[in-house]
Amino acid sequence: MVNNNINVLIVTFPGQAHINPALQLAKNLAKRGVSITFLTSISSSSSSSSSSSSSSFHNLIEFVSFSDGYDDGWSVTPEFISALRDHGSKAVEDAVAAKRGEGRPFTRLIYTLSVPWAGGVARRLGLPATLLWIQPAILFGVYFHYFNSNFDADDGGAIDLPGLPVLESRDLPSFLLPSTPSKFVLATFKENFENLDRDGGDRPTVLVNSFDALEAEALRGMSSYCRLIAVGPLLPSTAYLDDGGDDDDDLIPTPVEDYAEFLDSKEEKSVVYVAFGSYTELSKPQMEEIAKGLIASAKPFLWAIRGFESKEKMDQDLWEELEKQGKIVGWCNQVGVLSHPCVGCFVTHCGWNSTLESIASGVPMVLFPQWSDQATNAKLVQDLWGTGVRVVVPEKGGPVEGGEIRRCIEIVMGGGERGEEIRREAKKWRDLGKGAMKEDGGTSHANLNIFIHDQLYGGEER
Ligand SMILES: O=c1ccn([C@@H]2O[C@H](COP(=O)(O)OP(=O)(O)O[C@H]3O[C@H](CO)[C@@H](O)[C@H](O)[C@H]3O)[C@@H](O)[C@H]2O)c(=O)[nH]1
Repeated sequence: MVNNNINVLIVTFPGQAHINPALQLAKNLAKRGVSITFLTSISSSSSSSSSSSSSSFHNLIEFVSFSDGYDDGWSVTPEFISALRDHGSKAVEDAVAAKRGEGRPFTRLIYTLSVPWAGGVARRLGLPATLLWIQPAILFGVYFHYFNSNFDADDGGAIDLPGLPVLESRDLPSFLLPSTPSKFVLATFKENFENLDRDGGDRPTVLVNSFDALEAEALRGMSSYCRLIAVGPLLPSTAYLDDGGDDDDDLIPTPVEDYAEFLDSKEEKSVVYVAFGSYTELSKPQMEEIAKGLIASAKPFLWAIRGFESKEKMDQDLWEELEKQGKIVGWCNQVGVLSHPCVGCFVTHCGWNSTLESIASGVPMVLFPQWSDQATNAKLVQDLWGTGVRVVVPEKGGPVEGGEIRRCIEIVMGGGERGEEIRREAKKWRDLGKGAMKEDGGTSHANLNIFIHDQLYGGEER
């Protein structure tokens, strides 16, 4: 039912990994009649298409952008984070004032985890705010315990936190390790926990891009402190759903290369898909080892390499050899690729979106974490959900060798007992992930309705 009195402001960090789940949440709210203003910086949309959609709910989403001073691109530096905060805070104030001026004030602000200042601005303006946590609920627990009990991530021992699997230091988010060069990012994470809005009650509410069956214990484990509401999988495309969903692509880069024919020509579950998300830049030696691993596996592959046109990323002979066996693209519709029947394995850096997309599509993974939450995600996929194999990093340092990458691909796609078990688990979690989004009895569908009822309509019947 459409109720024009309910306006929500969604504020997101301008990275694809943040826009994707936030936009899907916006759509899911709009489908339920909530009007959305979607605010992010210009740099996020410069590479995106501006599509028009015929979906009726789409008219309820208004896109607003501001300049953070990095309109042509950014990287995660203290200077960028600070500029985004300064310009973003002003943009939030302006957006709130504009809607108040129109007599249609926002009911609530929702923000993703790298823009906690948006929650602070909202509170100052008397607007309730909710964090959208776009990593697993388990990671919320890890950070919560780190900031509140200050467990020692430096001592190299195992960490056994209530309701969480035992984590070795190699499984912890990289920002907690003494060796991290990104301590300033940790300060942003901490601000999330300081800024949580209690809505006048004793527990803050946090939306999580996960689903109940996947993280039941972690979602419940925080309940004395915080109400975690799982509303995922929030994926940038609904191609993984049985009915194909209602895709459109605002703010999502459009693939320029055509790879559909390549995928269509391959046998079921025969293709290895390789991608490392929207930030990670691998070293040239590491790129070459992955190339060698793919060649040794002798399997067709699709590899998404940002900026691949420069061809400086690896030795040219190796590149030419690779191109005889598979296809290299700069960007693809990842959920569309993972939903294609020919894809049998995802070599991933374990960003949470990629991980959840793979889970929801039932594709087993070769886990190759790089930084942030990725090592923890890899641990969960291998040991808790059982849908992947983690590469072994050489003790002496240096790149993971091609032989190791081939070994992992062969386990995941091969005929052995472990591969069969992994594929069985992948199918199980796919069904549970899809099930969570079903209008008829899906837990995430129901959870979002509860959030709307409690937090947007103040518990009143519509
Ligand atoms: O060719 C490509 C490559 C990526 N994607 C999409 O880009 C997103 C990438 O997100 P993610 O897998 O989370 O990786 P990062 O971009 O690296 O995400 C950052 O943000 C995430 C959420 O906080 C963290 O989990 C990661 O560790 C962090 O690196 C996903 O939705 C992909 O579908 C495409 O559509 N096409």
